[in-house]
Amino acid sequence: DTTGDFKLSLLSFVRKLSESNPQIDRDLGWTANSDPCRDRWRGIACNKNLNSVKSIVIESLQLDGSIDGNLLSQVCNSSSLAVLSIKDNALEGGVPPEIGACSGLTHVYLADNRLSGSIPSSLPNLKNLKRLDISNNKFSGELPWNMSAISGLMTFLAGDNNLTGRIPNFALNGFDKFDVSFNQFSGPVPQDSEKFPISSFAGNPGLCGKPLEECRSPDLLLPPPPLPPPPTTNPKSSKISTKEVFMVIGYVLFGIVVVFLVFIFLKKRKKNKHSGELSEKVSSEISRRSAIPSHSEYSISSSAHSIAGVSTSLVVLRKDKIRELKFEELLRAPAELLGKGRFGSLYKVVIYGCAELAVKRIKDWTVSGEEFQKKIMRMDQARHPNVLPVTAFYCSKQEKLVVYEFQKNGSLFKLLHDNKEGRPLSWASRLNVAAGVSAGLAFMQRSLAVSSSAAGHGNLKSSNILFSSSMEPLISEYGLTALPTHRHQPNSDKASVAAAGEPFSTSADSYAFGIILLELLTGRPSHGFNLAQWVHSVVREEWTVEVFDRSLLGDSDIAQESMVRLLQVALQCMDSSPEVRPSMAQVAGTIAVMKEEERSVDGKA
Ligand SMILES: Nc1ncnc2c1ncn2[C@@H]1O[C@H](COP(=O)(O)OP(=O)(O)OP(=O)(O)O)[C@@H](O)[C@H]1O
Repeated sequence: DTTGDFKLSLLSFVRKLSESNPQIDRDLGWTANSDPCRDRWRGIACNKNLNSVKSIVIESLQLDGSIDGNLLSQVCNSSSLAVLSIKDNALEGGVPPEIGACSGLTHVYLADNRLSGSIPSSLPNLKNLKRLDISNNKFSGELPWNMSAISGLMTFLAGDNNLTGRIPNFALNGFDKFDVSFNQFSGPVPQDSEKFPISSFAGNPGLCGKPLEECRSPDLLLPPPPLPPPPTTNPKSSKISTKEVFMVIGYVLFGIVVVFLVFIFLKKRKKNKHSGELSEKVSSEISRRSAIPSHSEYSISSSAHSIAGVSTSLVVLRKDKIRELKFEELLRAPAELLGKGRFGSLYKVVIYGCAELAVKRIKDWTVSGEEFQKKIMRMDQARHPNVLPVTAFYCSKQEKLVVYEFQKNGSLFKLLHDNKEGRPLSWASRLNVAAGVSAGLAFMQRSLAVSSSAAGHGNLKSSNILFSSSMEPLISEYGLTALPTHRHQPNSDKASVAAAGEPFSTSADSYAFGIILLELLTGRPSHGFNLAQWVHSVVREEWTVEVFDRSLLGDSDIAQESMVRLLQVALQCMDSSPEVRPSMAQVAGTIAVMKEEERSVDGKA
């Protein structure tokens, strides 16, 4: 039924999903006087007879409302809804228990939202469910234990949440996709888990069993060990019966056979180890200890990559920082989620109880493993004191991780815009940041231009400028997003994206650097506030001094002169024609001279 009440329920359902845009229904072309099926409402698919809605797919629309349980059950009751996809929005709140009434659902995609609370216990009522993706949300609590009773389930993706407790005993041999990584699950993984890569379970320090390490704690072993006969005070039972004697003999003989078989197996394996190829070594190594050997043993480009689709190495580029670190150790170390950006999630990971790392888990990168490795290696060859080097990286078909050293002093964004206790940055420090960042960018662009057409940073912004222990600026994540295959634009500020031009070009870096200069000069964030437009309008009115951060205005006349000069540089960097923008080499030269002049004036003073 696509008429009357159903239509109203559908319209109200989508309006509830979109809190800040009450006109979402109209934007989608959903109107009360048209028909969802015959008039082909955007995101709606119907059955052949065009009298019942089969699927609702409203993805990536920045919907920021919530899922209304009543409306959802009304929609389900008068349709044959099989597919519900509302992924990649900004939805909040929980999954309502009423979802259990939508018994026709086969595909449910809720990933990449801000949904929270626990998964309702009614979810296992969806007996027809085949694919469920709830990853990258804020779900917490335990999964309903009887989720494993959904017999046709083939995909369960729940990575990047805060789910706890044991993983239900899913029959994984029937699954083609399974991921519970980066939650707080504990206890043994379900049977047949080894068919999935370690990365499907990573980031859950309490999980054990293949493909992770064996479960050590006796209460985690499955099945439980047989109980000894209960102690009894009956004197008769202290006598051993003939039946019991036979049982003991049976156990002993069984034990001898097992030991003999293990001996034969080990001998055979030893022989293979000497004569086998690298691939055999790796696969036996994987199955033997489920551990991930280091780069020196097996590199990504070796056959290790093709075995069971798992790359077996964490490539450590800076051995002075984390010698001999294994991928498995990294996965098992305590991790704290620092942020979820457009290009992936960032975790702070503590290894060996002391070394702090920042691990970027790259989202949705379609680049091949080889290309990824080449790119990182190329970056690594161009080292500059103002560019944070990659400490290590890991790459498999399913997972791409880039590891940096964690910088305790935080980012430029934090220092400028979220600096609650500290003093505001002085003009000299701001000029030092401008000089360091421009020098680092100029160097990287020059070094990479030889081998790549995309030599720019690709995602330059104040949260990607970090401070070293000596408060020197460090450009982070250089080139991580700068690949021609990447689908997204690098900057989240749409106005800037449009203005900056070709995303991974060096002229886009010039534009982004201009924004950073404006942040340094005005003390205002660019996010959610069109900084460039505001500065332009103030400068046009010749109130130039008005744009500067008030905390800088007490500085000397010389400092104020150099602020005005830096403002001019910023505006040139942001010229609407990319070809007119100065190169980073020119900008770095100008700022270095300014810094030198200030230093000599300070020296004289
Ligand atoms: N190596 C590091 N050490 C310390 N803090 C870091 C490090 N790398 C990033 N951060 C900080 O962690 C937070 C989250 O980083 P993340 O990269 O997820 O955010 P983002 O820059 O907004 O996203 P994206 O780079 O994907 O656009 C940011 O505040 C960033 O400044």
